[in-house]
Amino acid sequence: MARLPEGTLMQRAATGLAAVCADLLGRVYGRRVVLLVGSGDNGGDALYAGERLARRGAWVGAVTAGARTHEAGLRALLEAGGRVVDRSAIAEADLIIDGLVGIGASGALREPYAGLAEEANAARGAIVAVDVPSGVDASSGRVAGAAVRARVTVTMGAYKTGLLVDPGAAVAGEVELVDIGLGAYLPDPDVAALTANDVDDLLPRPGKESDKYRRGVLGVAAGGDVFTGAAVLAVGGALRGGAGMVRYAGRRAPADQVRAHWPEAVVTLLDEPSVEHVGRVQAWVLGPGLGVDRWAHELAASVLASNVPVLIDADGLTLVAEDRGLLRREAPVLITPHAGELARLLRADRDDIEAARLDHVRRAAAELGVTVLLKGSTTVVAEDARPVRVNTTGTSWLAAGGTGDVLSGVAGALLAQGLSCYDAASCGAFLHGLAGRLAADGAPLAAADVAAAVPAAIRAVTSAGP
Ligand SMILES: NC(=O)C1=CN([C@@H]2O[C@H](COP(=O)(O)OP(=O)(O)OC[C@H]3O[C@@H](n4cnc5c(N)ncnc54)[C@H](O)[C@@H]3O)[C@@H](O)[C@H]2O)[C@@H](O)CC1
Ligand SMILES: Nc1ncnc2c1ncn2[C@@H]1O[C@H](COP(=O)(O)OP(=O)(O)O)[C@@H](O)[C@H]1O
Ligand SMILES: [K+]
Repeated sequence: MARLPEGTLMQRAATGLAAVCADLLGRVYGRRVVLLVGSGDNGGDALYAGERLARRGAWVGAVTAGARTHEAGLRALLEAGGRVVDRSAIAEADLIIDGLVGIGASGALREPYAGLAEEANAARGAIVAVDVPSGVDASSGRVAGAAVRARVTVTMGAYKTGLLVDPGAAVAGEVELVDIGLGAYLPDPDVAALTANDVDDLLPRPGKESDKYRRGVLGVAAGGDVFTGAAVLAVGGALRGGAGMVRYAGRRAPADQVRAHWPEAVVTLLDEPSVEHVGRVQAWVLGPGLGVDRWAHELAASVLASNVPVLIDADGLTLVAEDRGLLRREAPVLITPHAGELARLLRADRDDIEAARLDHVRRAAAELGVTVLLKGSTTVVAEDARPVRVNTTGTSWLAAGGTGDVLSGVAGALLAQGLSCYDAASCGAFLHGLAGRLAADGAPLAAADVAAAVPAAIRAVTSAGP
């Protein structure tokens, strides 16, 4: 790094930033660009990008927000024909470059930064954020107070976690990475995201020697007299997620429904809350729609007494929240809570979890000693000593009853096929999110549509190419 002349990184950042802005403007000459310039190097990036746009004939005005301003950057802008303007220019801009704060920010935006962010949000011009939208904590995605809502975020050197995790991700818009040559100097990340190619590489596929047993048999202990549909959806997700066979075990009402919907599933009607006589499985899904009565508790204990991996969801999570001793077992456990369920497990507040998903998913994995998939607008997967995996697929249309049951079936099927909890959870979330997008295609979906779209999602990752 010492070999680079001072300012090289900033020049590369500014070049990348100006290119994205020019693309967005279409024609640069004669367009009005307003820079929001804070007191640090984030403002410096904005000023040098402004210089480049001014040289191409744009009208560029800088609104300086801090007690000081990046001196060399400001000089360069002025020499290129730019000027310092007051904040009234924001409303008239075709494009606004947000260089208020970047990775050096701490806490909620102070004034006048917060007010400038609000004015930019209310203006008609598109906003391009430098490195991270000001107001978003780059390391976590937390937003405390005002934040810029960007059309595009141009981020320097590496994706910042806060651009992938809500609420930060929701205001980052499209994220463009500018390679400023940091590659070799970046530390090991504590957050990662799977690509379609990663999922393609991890997905088990049947070979010549495969048979239904060797591909992986998944047991599903789900559904009760009240929620029969949860069992149907979990089994549907499992069948589409590639299990060689699905064994369903449960009470009369859900068993009848599962049999009627999925002749492919092998159904065992349970007279007693025990899975001892269900036959061999390589993994279990426990909990969707199961109920929380004594019978359900005993069934959960029986499933968890097995020596195969268990995915616990929904009512299964309520049962283990009341009796955490159930989680003490040798074989792996994957839990798939939404924020409310995790709040019960951690005795924490649901809103706190929504606001700081990374902190809480890490805490849950460490405290409970299991793999945790936290569902919601950004799904995250944590396991002790591994980077948190942030899921990048999905759509808000997935916020619909029963889609979580499908996810447990899909991830359970991957567990049964031999993936670790960490990989089954993150590949399951990726495929489920992609299936959600394909099923919705801009309109409402039903949970069963998501299960039906899982094979198309698998085909899509297979054909994504390296
Ligand atoms: N570190 C690097 O290698 C590179 C950094 N670059 C840019 O430099 C940025 C980081 O620059 P800095 O470290 O100077 O920090 P920033 O420019 O992100 O912010 C620090 C400044 O903002 C003020 N500030 C902090 N929190 C605030 C708040 N809540 N409300 C109002 N003001 C607040 C501080 O007083 C300080 O002056 C990156 O985000 C990126 O844009 C790029 O130029 C490329 C290379
Ligand atoms: N706002 C959202 N944006 C994207 N995905 C969402 C959103 N809200 C929920 N989801 C996803 O939808 C599914 C809902 O699961 P869950 O909460 O268990 O519902 P249910 O119990 O009705 O199946 C999860 O996969 C979750 O990640
Ligand atoms: K910024």
